[in-house]
Amino acid sequence: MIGLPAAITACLFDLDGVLTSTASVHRTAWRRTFDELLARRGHAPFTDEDYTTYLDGRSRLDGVRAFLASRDLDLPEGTPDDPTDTETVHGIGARKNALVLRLIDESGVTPFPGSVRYLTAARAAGLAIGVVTSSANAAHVLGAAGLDEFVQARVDGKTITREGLRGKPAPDAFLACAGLLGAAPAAAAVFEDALAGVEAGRAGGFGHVVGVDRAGQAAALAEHGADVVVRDLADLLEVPP
Ligand SMILES: O=P(O)(O)OC[C@H]1O[C@@H](O)[C@H](O)[C@@H](O)[C@@H]1O
Repeated sequence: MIGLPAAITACLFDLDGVLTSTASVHRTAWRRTFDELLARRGHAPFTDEDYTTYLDGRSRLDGVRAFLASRDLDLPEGTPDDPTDTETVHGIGARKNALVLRLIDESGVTPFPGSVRYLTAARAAGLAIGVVTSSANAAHVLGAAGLDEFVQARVDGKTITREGLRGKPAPDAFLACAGLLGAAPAAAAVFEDALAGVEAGRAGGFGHVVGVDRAGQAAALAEHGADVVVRDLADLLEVPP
């Protein structure tokens, strides 16, 4: 009925790319931010593979650091107050975030219809529902998508910073959310579209890891830790019990 093993009592959903179509907003904002910097320094442009490998699923600053290191670019850390035109890790993060907020403001946030169907079915089946995301904009995105009513616990980029948790691919955020829902890892399912996210699901010993393939990377999701890969959450509703 819900396409999960019988032992599962809680569902832990990533947000961008799993519940809402905002992964493409993040990718666009990262591309624009880095392409300006790369052009100024004579480097080749940002690629989709850069997004998948260094940015997708990771917290904003972890992503900036990982991408800069991949291009041998050594920029100062800066501070959280750095303005958007500062060439520091924090300044780049601030610039990208201003762009994300503007893009969300202009286009709104669309939940995937299949994800809304799945959330409705999971709630009707009595499963606990949590959202686990590296994004510090999760409250804004969930509200704009109209998904608040489904979410019983949320661990997001702000929680991760405040509580000093390790970001994905470490399992800390998923473990914290399972704890908030009163579920042991073995009784919780992780739903992720990012390689760093399915890795976190595997590392945390969760009962089931669902890879959501929105970008033609089904094989990589399975290699990095997904027990099953679907193109849309509604596909799970067709799985025989
Ligand atoms: O900059 P934010 O909104 O805090 O988001 C951080 C990261 O959140 C993740 O959910 C996205 O996959 C990344 O692309 C994004 O960079």
